[in-house]
Amino acid sequence: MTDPTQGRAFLIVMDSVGIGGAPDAAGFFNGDVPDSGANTLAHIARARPLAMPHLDALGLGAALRLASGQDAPGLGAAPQGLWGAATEVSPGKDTPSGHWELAGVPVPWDWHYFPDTRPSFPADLSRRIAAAAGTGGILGDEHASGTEIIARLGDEHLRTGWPICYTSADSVLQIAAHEEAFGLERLYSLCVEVAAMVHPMRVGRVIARPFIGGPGSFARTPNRRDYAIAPPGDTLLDAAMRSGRVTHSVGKIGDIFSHRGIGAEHKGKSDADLAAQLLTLAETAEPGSLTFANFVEFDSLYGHRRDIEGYARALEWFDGVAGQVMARLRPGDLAIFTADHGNDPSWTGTDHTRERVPVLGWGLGPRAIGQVGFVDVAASIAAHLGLQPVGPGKSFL
Ligand SMILES: O=P(O)(O)O[C@H]1O[C@H](CO)[C@@H](O)[C@H]1O
Ligand SMILES: [Mn+2]
Ligand SMILES: [Mn+2]
Repeated sequence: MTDPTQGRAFLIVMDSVGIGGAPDAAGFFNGDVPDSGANTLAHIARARPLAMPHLDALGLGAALRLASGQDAPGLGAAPQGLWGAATEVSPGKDTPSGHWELAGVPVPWDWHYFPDTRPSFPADLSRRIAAAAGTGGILGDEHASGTEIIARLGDEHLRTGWPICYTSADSVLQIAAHEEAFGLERLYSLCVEVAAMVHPMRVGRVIARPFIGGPGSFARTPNRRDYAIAPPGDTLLDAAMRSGRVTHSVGKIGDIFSHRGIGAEHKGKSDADLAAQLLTLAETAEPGSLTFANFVEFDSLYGHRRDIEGYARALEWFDGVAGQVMARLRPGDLAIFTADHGNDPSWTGTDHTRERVPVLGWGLGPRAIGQVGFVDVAASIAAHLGLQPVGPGKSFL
């Protein structure tokens, strides 16, 4: 780049689109089964060939082969973009760990996970949650899938008014409550109070999971809200903002970074909504700005639900979006498409899988960057934007 004040950067996270090969996968689990061999992209493509011409032209199939030695039916064109595979070092395979590390801040602590027992939460914490909610107790208090637990306990929730509290293999405490009967604002303020109780324990997030409907037809609404611990160091977003750059968050990026270093937040009810906003930003984002986007539905709608065909369709749809984004970029811009962890829909369980992720770049011509670290993404974008170095990574530009 010749003029660091003009070129823009777009960091686009395809949530959970892993490509296998994580060297420490054996230390991560779905239930009792280690994640060794999990490979989100390869296993989807093996179930049914993927047509992803735009991302594959950058080097998606090549990155998959580099990360894990796997070939994917439908992918594997000769790369014309910047391409490589990134390995995570943070001790968690969760969304904040992945995003923070991509932004230059590996997680320096072990997250607190609630045990897969019933009850799962310490009795004192459950009491304090109920007191904050003004209810006689809480429902759930266990590991669960969010759609399953509202189907099972939604009824009792309406009868008692008690919030449904559950967790998973992630460091989370999720609270599901009926949007109308319990109240959306009341649920949000409860989550704020509970976040203050559990963040000091190193529980990564409290998540509000509002739902609507009646017995037999309970359904979650798009009004999910995440209350995350703030990143434990200076991120790419902080550095951009400190240098007077405009930063745009698309989707849940603002939530993941506890709204730090975020200029404008662009939220949406669906990934289709977010795609429209990203396309607008590709045309209108300011010179020298950073746009950081997360597309969550791969993970939330298909990975956790182990829906291979749904995931495949989402990948092909997103590839079209990526093509439209690239068509709107300008000379001097850099766009990086990557992911935060895996969530292999062919795997056992319902949790994320520890995997490497693709790093695909538009704007610098063909360039093989090989195996890199998540933190190198932040270092490279900082270099591209002409910012002070960010984090312990090394720029691959
Ligand atoms: O089953 P649901 O409620 O979608 O929960 C999933 O969403 C959480 C946050 O992404 C994960 O921890 C996983 O448990
Ligand atoms: Mn994620
Ligand atoms: Mn997830």
